[in-house]
Amino acid sequence: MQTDIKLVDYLRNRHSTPVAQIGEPGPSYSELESILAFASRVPDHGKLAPWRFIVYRGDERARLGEVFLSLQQQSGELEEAARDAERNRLLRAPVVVGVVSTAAPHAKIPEWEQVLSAGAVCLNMLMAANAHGYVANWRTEWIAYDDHALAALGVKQGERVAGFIHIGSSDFPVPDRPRPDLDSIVTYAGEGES
Ligand SMILES: Cc1cc2nc3c(=O)[nH]c(=O)nc-3n(C[C@H](O)[C@H](O)[C@H](O)COP(=O)(O)O)c2cc1C
Repeated sequence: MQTDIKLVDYLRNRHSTPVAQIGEPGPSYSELESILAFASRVPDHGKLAPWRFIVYRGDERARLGEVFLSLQQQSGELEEAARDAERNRLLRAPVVVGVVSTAAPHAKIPEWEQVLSAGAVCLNMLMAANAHGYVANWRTEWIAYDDHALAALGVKQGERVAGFIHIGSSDFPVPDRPRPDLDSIVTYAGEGES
């Protein structure tokens, strides 16, 4: 992905790449460390850093796919395509980063604001991946909501998955999707020049 884009042009056109279009190569270890560092520079009321990252890479992605498959087959044998979908769930990108919200009750900082900060991390990670020349996609899927899958993924009780950020490479020309019309989402309160 091109990285010498003016910020204003990048933001005007920013978009994700469908997971099906993401392939090798993924970021190197040092690039990934940089992406994670950039991603963690988000607004965070109280400086609690109420999120953490779990990086899924290499064979661990295939091992987890077998876990997802066995969990899904507990309620009946799946068709071959569905079996493949479970096995490949984390294999669709070279690297998948779980953004885990560790939001918890706090004397001063509302839990809701801690959760919002985790969402900011996810978007920032998409952009940080782009800044390093990689494409990315933010997914959750059933594994973000199943207690057994979460345990296998290393998510502790009381934590929640804000997203699984899939990072890799692609030349696919992503067609833009409909974007909300500003008139339908903006209310101006009061008069003013801006
Ligand atoms: C919290 C969250 C979870 C998502 N989970 C999924 C998912 O499980 N499956 C899916 O097809 N898209 C999911 N999406 C949508 C994809 O990220 C989609 O690519 C994205 O909305 C594209 O928008 P963009 O091009 O503006 O980045 C999710 C989005 C968010 C914000």
